[in-house]
Amino acid sequence: MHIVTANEMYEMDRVAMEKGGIDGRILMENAGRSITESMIPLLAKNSRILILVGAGNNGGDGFVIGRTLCNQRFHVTVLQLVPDEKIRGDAAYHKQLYINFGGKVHVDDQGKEIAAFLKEATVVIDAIFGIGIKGKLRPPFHQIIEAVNQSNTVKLSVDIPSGIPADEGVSFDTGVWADYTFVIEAPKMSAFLQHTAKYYGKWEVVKIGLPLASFDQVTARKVWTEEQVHFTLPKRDDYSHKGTHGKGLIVGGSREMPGSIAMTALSSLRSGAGLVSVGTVNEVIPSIVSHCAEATFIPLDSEKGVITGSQCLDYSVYNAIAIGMGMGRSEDTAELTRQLIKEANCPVIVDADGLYHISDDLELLKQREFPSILTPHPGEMSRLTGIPVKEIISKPFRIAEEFSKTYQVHLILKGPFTIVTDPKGKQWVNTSGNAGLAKGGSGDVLSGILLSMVMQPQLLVEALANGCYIHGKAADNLIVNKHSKQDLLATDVIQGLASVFRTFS
Ligand SMILES: NC(=O)C1=CN([C@@H]2O[C@H](COP(=O)(O)OP(=O)(O)OC[C@H]3O[C@@H](n4cnc5c(N)ncnc54)[C@H](OP(=O)(O)O)[C@@H]3O)[C@@H](O)[C@H]2O)[C@@H](O)CC1
Ligand SMILES: Nc1ncnc2c1ncn2[C@@H]1O[C@H](COP(=O)(O)OP(=O)(O)O)[C@@H](O)[C@H]1O
Ligand SMILES: [K+]
Repeated sequence: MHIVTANEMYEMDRVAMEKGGIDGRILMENAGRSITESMIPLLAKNSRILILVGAGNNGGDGFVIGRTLCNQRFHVTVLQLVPDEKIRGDAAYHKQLYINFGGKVHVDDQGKEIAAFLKEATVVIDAIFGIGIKGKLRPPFHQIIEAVNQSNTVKLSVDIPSGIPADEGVSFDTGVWADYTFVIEAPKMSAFLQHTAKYYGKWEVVKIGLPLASFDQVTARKVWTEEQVHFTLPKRDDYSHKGTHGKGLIVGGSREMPGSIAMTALSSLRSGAGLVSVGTVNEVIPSIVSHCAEATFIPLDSEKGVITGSQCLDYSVYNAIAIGMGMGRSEDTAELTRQLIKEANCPVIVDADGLYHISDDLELLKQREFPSILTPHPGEMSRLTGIPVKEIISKPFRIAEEFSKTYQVHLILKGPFTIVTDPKGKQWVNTSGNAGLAKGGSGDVLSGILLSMVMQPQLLVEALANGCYIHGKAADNLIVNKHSKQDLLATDVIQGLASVFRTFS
């Protein structure tokens, strides 16, 4: 499933019309029809349906929905929120069809009657604005949207909740808090931004007949779906031995944070790694062993409970390395981190304090011949880039793309919608996971899963996207069966991995 900006959607529209020869009025008909079909299970025969239409093609979709519902004897009222002369082109054509079929249009371009109409309605179909919204809402739309939000109705949005921009990095006034959104052809970026996603409610994609193959030329952004996990996650070979599944090294830990690296080691083993070695300070080894007896250990030089200096480690025997979890921020530790990144001839995952240590020396990533995988949350991404957290959250796709291309890394920008970006800028968004993961330790578990995944026979981006999916899905299963978002702990997520791997084996 592709993810689009407004311009990419308009480009798809252009391709369909100019190259595919399909008429815009047919696309609008298809949109309205498909949306109606998807909406009907949410409607009752006695629902009092109010369709709010604006000036653009989103409003045009509203007229098609109105005609289709009227034709099926639903009780429909269309309230047009702009003067007649504003309804043009394909929307005007479909308005006329709606009228020809016996539909009535009430015009209220001042927002004076909205309250009365809302009072009579049980369902609102929001076809006020689609992806064409620009700038601040002009009066009376702010007041109209607020009235819709305060009404005691079920709110069904067409394509996008009105008022919400399609793209990242765009400020907005207010938007319809939809219960459901019927997204045309491809979800827009704002469905994956934490400040706008909540306006969508539940959403689903409806197809209107755009040429599917053209999406790949128009956008390099996709959702990583369960179907893709089924398709790409390697099955364990019945005749394999431990070497087949990779030997991973985990470097990190300190006296103050022995738990993180224990979780990384255990989650890596629970995700299928053949062998896991942990390089850490001597004094924390017994506590890690008590959680993870299967790991082997490399005691590293340390001082006051933190890893020190550059030391001789033979990286050549490992298939992948993860560094940084619970490592602390001493300058001595930084030296080891940089040395490892320079010398390791295998994929290296850099997380947590490892990211801190390289934030002033990102150029060294460009010199690596083997893949570098960085796993920042927005705070760590802010330190890596110097961009404020608020801006990172507001336009994560663009910032992640620029960073990955500049430093030639695979970037996993974590959050409610984790984005995996490859060095060419291609992106995949993970949609599993829940707020139970918003707790210390979740990232350490993810690093372990990723370490294991990159050592299994699958493409690197697939390994990373699958790792993020599995991590989130374990948490999703756990809050259904055994835990809640409140009590879920990172260690529970490790236990929950079994339920996910069983589904895919
Ligand atoms: N292939 C597809 O994708 C298909 C897409 N389709 C549908 O088309 C939709 C996109 O249509 P669109 O381009 O006409 O934009 P849309 O949002 O309906 O209208 C914009 C209108 O809003 C107004 N306006 C803007 N900003 C404003 C503000 N701040 N405050 C107040 N008013 C403001 C602006 O008015 P103006 O500034 O021009 O006076 C303009 O008239 C898309 O989401 C989907 O539903 C389907 O029909 C079929 C195929
Ligand atoms: N609200 C949420 N919904 C879904 N996933 C979340 C949410 N909050 C956090 N996560 C996930 O949990 C992990 C947290 O990682 P991180 O912030 O590095 O944690 P820590 O450093 O404390 O271990 C990431 O994989 C992130 O995607
Ligand atoms: K809408």
